[in-house]
Amino acid sequence: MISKALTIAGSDSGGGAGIQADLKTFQELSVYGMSVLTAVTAQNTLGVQGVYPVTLEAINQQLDSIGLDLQPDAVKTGMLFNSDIIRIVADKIKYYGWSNLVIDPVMVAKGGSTLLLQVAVQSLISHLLPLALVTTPNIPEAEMITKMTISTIEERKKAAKIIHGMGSKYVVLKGGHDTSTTAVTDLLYDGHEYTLLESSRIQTRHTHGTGCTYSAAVTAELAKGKSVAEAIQTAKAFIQAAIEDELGIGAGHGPTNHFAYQNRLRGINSATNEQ
Ligand SMILES: Nc1ncnc2c1ncn2[C@@H]1O[C@H](COP(=O)(O)OP(=O)(O)O)[C@@H](O)[C@H]1O
Ligand SMILES: Cc1ncc(COP(=O)(O)OP(=O)(O)O)c(N)n1
Repeated sequence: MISKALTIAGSDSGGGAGIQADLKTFQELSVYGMSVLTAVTAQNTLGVQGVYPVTLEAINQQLDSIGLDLQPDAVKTGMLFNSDIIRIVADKIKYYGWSNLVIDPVMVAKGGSTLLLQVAVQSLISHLLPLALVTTPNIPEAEMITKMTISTIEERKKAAKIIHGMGSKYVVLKGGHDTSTTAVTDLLYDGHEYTLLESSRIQTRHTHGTGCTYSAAVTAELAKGKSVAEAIQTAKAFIQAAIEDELGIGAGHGPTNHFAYQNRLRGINSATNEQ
């Protein structure tokens, strides 16, 4: 039987982040994708032009439609925008007993637009983090959650430990925003050990949706029954390929290439789309 994954997130009209990035990633990793839309954004590679939260009634109904029929093997959350949405999502996750929950604590888009109201950060901590199997903050998100400044690896370790203490069984503190080195280092904490996951930093402006794509890949692999360590390893390879084989579309920060990982496995050249 096919594995099924659910994303609870916002729509990116430009297709590089949010629900669109998640569903593309699920599909590429051979997982059946489902979605609950929390907000509609008017967005492209130049930035976010508009944010429209979906009504609480519509969010509730979408969650029930999934819960009453299509049990997901893994679930991820992305843009949740406000405290009311967070509370509804957390309640339904508990009600339906959904496990393998990946929380991407999306707060601000790369261009600076707000995707989670600041007053809602505490709701995320109180209601969602205790349910998480894996939480995947970037550095600014980890700073918002822990209220600390993070510059060194030691500070990252401290922040990951605090987020673990908030209830998330595994924490991946992503290193994309630390541009001080030629490597990109993500830090994994499982409550016992810290593991550094290092890759070469790709010099490109086309990194729109990296966090969504990465956390969706983790979710897809968990849905297939992979361990957290295996899921994180595959997700890192998926995002590395997606950034490396850039599509180069749009006048601003373009999307990553969701075809790239599978293209490589199939021996297809991402530039020409030929074998
Ligand atoms: N320039 C880059 N080169 C290689 N990997 C990157 C680059 N930027 C981000 N990544 C990877 O993409 C994933 C998302 O990272 P990050 O940019 O920190 O998150 P977000 O998109 O949520 O801000 C991480 O696994 C990170 O290591
Ligand atoms: C609808 C929507 N959800 C999430 C994001 C943030 O995506 P992320 O992967 O963190 O990448 P950037 O937008 O920061 O490049 C988004 N922009 N829109």
